[in-house]
Amino acid sequence: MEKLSYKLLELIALSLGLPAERFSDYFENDTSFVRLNHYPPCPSPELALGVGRHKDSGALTVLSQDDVGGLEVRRKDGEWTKVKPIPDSYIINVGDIIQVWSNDRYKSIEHRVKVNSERERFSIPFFFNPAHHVMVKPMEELIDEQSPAKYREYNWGKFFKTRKLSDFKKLDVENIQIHHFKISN
Ligand SMILES: O=C(O)CCC(=O)C(=O)O
Ligand SMILES: [Fe+2]
Repeated sequence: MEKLSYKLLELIALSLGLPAERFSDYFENDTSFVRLNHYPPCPSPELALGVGRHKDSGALTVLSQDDVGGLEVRRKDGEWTKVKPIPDSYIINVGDIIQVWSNDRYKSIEHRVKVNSERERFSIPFFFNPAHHVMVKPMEELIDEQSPAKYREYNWGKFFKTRKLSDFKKLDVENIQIHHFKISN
């Protein structure tokens, strides 16, 4: 999954007109991790969500899932749409960091997981994240007078920690989001 993530990162860099290795240095001492998700069957799936709506905060997510399904992504028009499991394939999410690096040319998509009334579900996401100290900001090469930077820079480690605090402890604070760093021109 890590190898695949590096490859995808190279392709994303090339697609933005940047050198393939442009993002590589940010991943020295990376903070990537794997999560093992188990969603037990739920008798009232309409009353509970497996994972509430959110965007992945890192660079990329490589997700392996079984054939049960339940993952949904939010389309531009606001409708939730199911992501059908395809055997022997990964689902790739672009995370918030790629959105900022690309100055909004790539978008991090909102998603959630619905539970199933009969079957348990397993999923294994690999979160590909840069080093703790990395300051995230739009790539200088993508910025000029016509397309100015859309985000102020922020520290990845601090962002991630703040996200976790508001995510899991349900503190009475809004979840930190990249739009908090948006520059209004
Ligand atoms: O279980 C899934 O399909 C996705 C889980 C997820 O979105 C996450 O852990 O960030
Ligand atoms: Fe996610």
